[in-house]
Amino acid sequence: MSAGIRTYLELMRYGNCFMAGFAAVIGTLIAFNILISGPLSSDFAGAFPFLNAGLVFLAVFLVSGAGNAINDYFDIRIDSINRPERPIPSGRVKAKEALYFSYLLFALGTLLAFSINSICGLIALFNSMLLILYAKTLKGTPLLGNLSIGYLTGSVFLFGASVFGLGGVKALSVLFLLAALAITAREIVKDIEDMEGDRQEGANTLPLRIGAKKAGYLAVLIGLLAVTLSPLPYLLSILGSRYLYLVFLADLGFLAAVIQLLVRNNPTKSSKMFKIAMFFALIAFIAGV
Ligand SMILES: CC(C)=CCC/C(C)=C/CC/C(C)=C/CC/C(C)=C/COC[C@H](O)COP(=O)(O)O
Ligand SMILES: CC(C)=CCC/C(C)=C/CC/C(C)=C/CC/C(C)=C/COP(=O)(O)OP(=O)(O)O
Ligand SMILES: [Mg+2]
Repeated sequence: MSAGIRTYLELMRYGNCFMAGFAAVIGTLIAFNILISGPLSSDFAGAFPFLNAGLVFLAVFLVSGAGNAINDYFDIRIDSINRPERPIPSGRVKAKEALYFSYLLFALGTLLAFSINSICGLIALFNSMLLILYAKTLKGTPLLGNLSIGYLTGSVFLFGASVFGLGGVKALSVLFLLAALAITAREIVKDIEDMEGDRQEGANTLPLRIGAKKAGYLAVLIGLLAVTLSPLPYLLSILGSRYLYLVFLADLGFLAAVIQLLVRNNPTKSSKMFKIAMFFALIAFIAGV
C-alpha cells in the first residue's frame, strides 16, 4: 500500500461507515427491545448480544467502506471533474490498489457477517454484490441507482436486527422503509448537484433523463412521503414518545432540505440538509428505544 492509512480511511469515507455501523447497532438494539418487551415479543429471552453487536458494527463499517472504495474506482473520470480532490483522482491512491482494497474489505466484512449467523451473512453477501453492481453499472441507470443506495442504506437496520433472525428483520421493516425513502430522495438531489460532470461523462442519471425540475419534484415527493410516515414507529409501538419529539426535529430538517431545493434552487445545501436531518432521525431512533 503506497498511500497512508489516513488516505485509505478517506477512500472508505469512514464518517459514512461509522454512521452506517452505528445505525446497524441501533437496529440490533431496537430489535432486542421489541423481541423482549414490545408488541412483537416472542419467546426470545436473554441478555443483549454485545459481541454480535460489535460484529454487526464491524461488518457494516467494512462493507460500506468497500462500497465507497469501489465506487470511487469506477468513478475516476466523473470524479476528476466533480470531485478532483478525492484520493484516486488526486493521485494519492493508485486505482488498482483501491480496487484490491475494496475486495479485501468486502471479503472481511462478509466473513464477519457469516460468523454471526447465515441471515446476516446472506444480507452482507447480497449487499456486497449490489454495491459492486451499482459502482459498475446501476449508478448510470436513472432512478434504479438511487433506489439501490436507498435499499442498501436502509438495510443496515435490517442487518443489525437479523442478529435475532427473521423475527428481527420483520420488526425493523418500518425503520428500513423510512431510511430507504430518505436516502433515495437525497441520492436524486445529489445527482441534480452532479449534472455537469455526469453530462460530460455521458452518465444517464434521472435529472439528465427527465430534467432537474422534474427530478427535484420526485425527490421532494419521496422525501415528504418519508416525513409523512415518520410517526409510524411510534404509532406501531416500535419506539416510544421520545422518538416522536425528536423525529419532529428531523422532519423540520427534511422540510428545510425541500425548501433549499425547490425555493432556493440549491441542491448542494439541500443534500447537506438531508444528511443533517438523517443524523437527527438516527438520534430519534436511539432516544425512542
Ligand atoms: C423520515 C425518517 C425518520 C428517516 C430516517 C432517516 C435515517 C435514519 C436514515 C439512516 C441513514 C444512514 C443509516 C446513514 C448512514 C450513512 C450512509 C452510508 C449514508 C448513505 O450515503 C451514501 C451517499 O452516497 C454518501 O454520499 P456523501 O454523504 O456525499 O459522501
Ligand atoms: C448492511 C451491510 C452489510 C452493508 C450496507 C452498506 C451500506 C450502508 C451501503 C450504502 C451506503 C454506501 C456506503 C454506498 C457506497 C456507494 C456510494 C458512495 C454511492 C454513492 O456514490 P455516487 O453516486 O458516486 O455519489 P458520490 O460518489 O458523489 O458520493
Ligand atoms: Mg461516486
